[in-house]
Amino acid sequence: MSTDDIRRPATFSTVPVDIATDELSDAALARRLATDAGKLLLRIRAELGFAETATLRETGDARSHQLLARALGRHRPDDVVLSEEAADDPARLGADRVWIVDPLDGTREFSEPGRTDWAVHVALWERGELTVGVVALPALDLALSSADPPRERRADTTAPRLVASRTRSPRIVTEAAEALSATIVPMGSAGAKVAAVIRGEADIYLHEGGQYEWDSAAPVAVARAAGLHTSRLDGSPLRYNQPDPYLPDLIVCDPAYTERVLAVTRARSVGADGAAPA
Ligand SMILES: Nc1ncnc2c1ncn2[C@@H]1O[C@H](COP(=O)(O)O)[C@@H](OP(=O)(O)O)[C@H]1O
Ligand SMILES: [Mg+2]
Repeated sequence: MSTDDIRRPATFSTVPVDIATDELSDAALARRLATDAGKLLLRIRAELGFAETATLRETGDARSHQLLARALGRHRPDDVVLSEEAADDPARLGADRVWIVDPLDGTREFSEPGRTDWAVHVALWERGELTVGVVALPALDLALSSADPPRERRADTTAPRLVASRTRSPRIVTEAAEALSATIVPMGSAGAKVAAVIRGEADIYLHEGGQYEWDSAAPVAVARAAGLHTSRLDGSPLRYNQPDPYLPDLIVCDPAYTERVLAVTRARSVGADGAAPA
């Protein structure tokens, strides 16, 4: 059965676990699952509509998680899954392979008509490193993969475009925009924002004040493969499959901006809540 065969109006009860994916590489499997979860989310959006926001968000989060978790359980039964939508499995800390997934990143934007800034994230962490990442942007019919990253960035570095949360833009964003003479581009979803930098629609993504590993693992894997700079605001590496999956801040930028961005973000100490130093 194909994952495209799951058109079950209203109930969405069938989960596509019978796809012939056992022979696929990890990267191909990640792309397939992120794409299929995205198609499911598009159907849920179309069939439920936008009147009941909470129901739409909950259904999207839950059904996308169910699709990913069941498919990974079936096709990679020895691996552990860390998902925003499931209890943390302590087995991941002793595992060699952990899939880090955000079944619906940008849940808020998913529930607003016409918005395309929401994503499905599927990443694989192996023995200390992210080795695979796929960010699907279902409403744009796109899936960006670490196996085949786009490299469409622009060379002009005089007027950077700084993409940031449209609903929780942290203080560092206004500080950096001022220091770098950057234009702020508000957007939902960490995956959509990183995708905008990867695709050359923005130059810098900054965040602080709260995020979890699933918000950035797949986007960062693709960004690294595309040759972008990725780090914490203090310049230290972003590390995944940590005991506490809270990973509150990050920089993803074109390497042309790395020095200038780090000069701003390192200039002050940053609290986990994004507060400026006392
Ligand atoms: N201060 C914060 N604390 C926890 N999570 C945050 C956060 N700011 C952003 N995020 C998460 O990061 C993702 C992108 O957020 P934003 O669109 O505001 O940039 C969202 O993921 P989810 O949609 O998967 O929950 C959001 O919940
Ligand atoms: Mg998220």
